[in-house]
Amino acid sequence: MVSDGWLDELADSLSEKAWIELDLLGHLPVGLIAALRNEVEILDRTEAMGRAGIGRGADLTRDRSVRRDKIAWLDGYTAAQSELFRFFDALRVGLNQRLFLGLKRYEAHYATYQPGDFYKRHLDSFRGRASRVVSLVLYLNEGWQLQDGGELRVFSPDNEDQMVGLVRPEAGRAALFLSEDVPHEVLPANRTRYSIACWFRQDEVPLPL
Ligand SMILES: O=C(O)CCC(=O)C(=O)O
Ligand SMILES: [Fe+2]
Repeated sequence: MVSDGWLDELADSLSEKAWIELDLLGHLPVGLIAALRNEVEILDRTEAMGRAGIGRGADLTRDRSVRRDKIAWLDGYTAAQSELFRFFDALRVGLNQRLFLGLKRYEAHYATYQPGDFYKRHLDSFRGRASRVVSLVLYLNEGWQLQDGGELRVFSPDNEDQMVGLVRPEAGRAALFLSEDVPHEVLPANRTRYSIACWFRQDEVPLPL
């Protein structure tokens, strides 16, 4: 599942270009993506998802001109989430061994973007905070077509106007990148778009972003 050779590849890409697009289907238990999509569809239907904010605590703003998705945090209690958390931990330990990042923990949420929703260009962490260090976004959408839009647009760490990648949010695909370095944005989708965003953190105690 999470082999040493694969972890070597991820670590190399992160240190060379700060991001990588991945296919996780062969690295996750069979059926896990479908189980997670089932969960988020239920959460979405039962209105359990809340408006996403930007920042934390007193700094939290819900600016609809910046991001429009809805989120629900994962707690790892369901069978599917606990399998996913095992995978996240293998990744955390594997990246620590190779890149000495000292990643202590992770946090993850489901996100749903309704047609027209977007998330403007941003970084996931402010430089030097050592809070969110590595970001992983995992997509849950079967049969995502070109005309469905909703791509993750990735920009160069050295020039935020230079696009370096466009990731289609198809089930099992993922983007892994350095949270403080890689600007990215979510383009408006034409159908409901489900994902899980996970952040590996260096701090043990939650601090503001
Ligand atoms: O869903 C995506 O493709 C990226 C989401 C994102 O950038 C975020 O939640 O910070
Ligand atoms: Fe982001």
